[in-house]
Amino acid sequence: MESEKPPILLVTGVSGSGKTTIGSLLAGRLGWEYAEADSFHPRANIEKMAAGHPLTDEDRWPWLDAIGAWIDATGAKGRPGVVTSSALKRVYRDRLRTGRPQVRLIYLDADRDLVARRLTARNGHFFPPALLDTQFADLEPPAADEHPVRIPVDEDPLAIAERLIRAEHLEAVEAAHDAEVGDAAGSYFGSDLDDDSGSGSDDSSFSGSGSGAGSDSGPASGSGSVLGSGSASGSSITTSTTDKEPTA
Ligand SMILES: Nc1ncnc2c1ncn2[C@@H]1O[C@H](COP(=O)(O)OP(=O)(O)OP(=O)(O)O)[C@@H](O)[C@H]1O
Ligand SMILES: O=C(O)[C@H](O)[C@@H](O)[C@H](O)[C@H](O)CO
Repeated sequence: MESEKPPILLVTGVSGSGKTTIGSLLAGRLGWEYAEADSFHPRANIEKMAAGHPLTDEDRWPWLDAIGAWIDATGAKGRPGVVTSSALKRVYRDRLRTGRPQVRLIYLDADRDLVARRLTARNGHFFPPALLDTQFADLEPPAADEHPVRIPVDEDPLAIAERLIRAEHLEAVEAAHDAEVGDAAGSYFGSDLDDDSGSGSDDSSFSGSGSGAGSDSGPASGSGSVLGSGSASGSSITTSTTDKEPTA
């Protein structure tokens, strides 16, 4: 049997949802490999966005394939990793995930007005806040069968990262347990991570097995895992990449 590749967390969401902030916190804290979506864009894409034009599907395919190549290279090294990508549409996520069952989808669920404020306050980034509405126009929030971990972004980044890390640890503990007791059905990830309900329903997982292209889709809300507000764990994260939250 082919050995299972270490996990890759794919952190998605519209521009300004906090992918870089959360993704880098996660990777730093976990000690995993990290790559930032924008570093894979061809120069022409960056220039196009900086000039105020949204990308098209055609612009995005090579970028997505470069991210896919990073995922493959990281897996080939036997390393776990975190990579960001807006991955706004289902077909983009399928492109990244098909044949890569180790990829777990994190969806930063961002309110438009909150993100607009954050983008306006953000300095030194090529992406113009005026393009935000084009991001929401393209956005297809992950469907239930993509097994997203959906997390709202209205909390402090440290709390969000902590919540995700705690979920990751739960998964690792469960995987180790399953390996010990020989539970083949357990897959690498399968625990209920829904802090809100605490119900233990089994539709929630960090990624779940069988994710990928070709299945039915449906609305994301209420599906997959939702890491809502509640008790953040007590362990400390000392890194901070946070800007002050802009006020309305
Ligand atoms: N949870 C949060 N609370 C407050 N501010 C945040 C939070 N997450 C991100 N920010 C701030 O919002 C801005 C956008 O965040 P970030 O650059 O991480 O988003 P992004 O999704 O990576 O954007 P892009 O796709 O354009 O690169 C930054 O100034 C960041 O410091
Ligand atoms: O698919 C896209 O439209 C792009 O990837 C954008 O999301 C930007 O790269 C990013 O948000 C700016 O950093």
